[in-house]
Amino acid sequence: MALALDGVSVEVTGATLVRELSLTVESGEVLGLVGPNGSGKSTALRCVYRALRPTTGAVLLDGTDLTALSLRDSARSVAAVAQDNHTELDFTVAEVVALGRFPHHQGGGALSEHDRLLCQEAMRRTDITHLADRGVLSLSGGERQRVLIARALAQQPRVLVLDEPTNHLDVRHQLELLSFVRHCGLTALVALHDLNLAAATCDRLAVLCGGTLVAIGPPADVLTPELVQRVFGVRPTVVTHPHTGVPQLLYTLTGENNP
Ligand SMILES: Nc1ncnc2c1ncn2[C@@H]1O[C@H](COP(=O)(O)OP(=O)(O)OP(=O)(O)O)[C@@H](O)[C@H]1O
Repeated sequence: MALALDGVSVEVTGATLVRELSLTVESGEVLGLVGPNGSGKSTALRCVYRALRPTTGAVLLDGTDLTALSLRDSARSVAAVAQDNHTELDFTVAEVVALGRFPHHQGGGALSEHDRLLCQEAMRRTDITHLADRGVLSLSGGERQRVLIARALAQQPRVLVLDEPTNHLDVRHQLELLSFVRHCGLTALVALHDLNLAAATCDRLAVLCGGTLVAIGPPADVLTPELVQRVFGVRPTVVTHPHTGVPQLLYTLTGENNP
């Protein structure tokens, strides 16, 4: 097992945002975290990349509590792309990607040839090589998102934590990114809103509702009409993708407003 959340709860000013969340992500597995707005996905991920400390419980990497590691050591193992990373600093794309190498250098210093090759490979993987010398502030939302993902890959982590990584991406880049994540051998915990994309690209899905884990398992087992209706408040028809065999959902609204 690579990553485990063991009874993680997060309480803020009397409100419980995540409640006793326990799950494991096996080595090389992609676990999709899905759930309605405000269900606690980002809060759970923030505990994994140490932007937040669980009120109770722990995040374990191969059995070691992450909080026992220095921030630099955990950054060598866990790379994250948070939701809506904003920056005011107009670094070039190549400079932002190179920041991914920082946890591997004691006290900074120039990039080695090995570092440069890793950064180039990360930029190639995310289709941003042609943008290397552009300032990040001049990029489109999708291009900027791909730069942040390249930075995370350049970090050479064992675990990737991605919070809505397909935000701003066009459909080809959405599929390319998640299919790369699926096949790159890294352990990944990925929050996604698009259930069809999640079903197509994740090994298993974990469903959060009101901060509580309500289902976990292979997409076909988890995305039942009953669960989707109960958790997301829409009425789904589940169809099997004719080429890939994965379940895909067609939605209608429930309730009185539904024609
Ligand atoms: N610091 C905070 N203080 C109070 N409430 C907070 C705080 N941070 C988050 N919340 C609340 O916790 C709940 C869970 O938020 P979180 O961002 O984890 O949800 P999410 O599932 O990622 O949502 P979304 O799909 O909208 O991104 C939300 O209701 C949010 O308003």
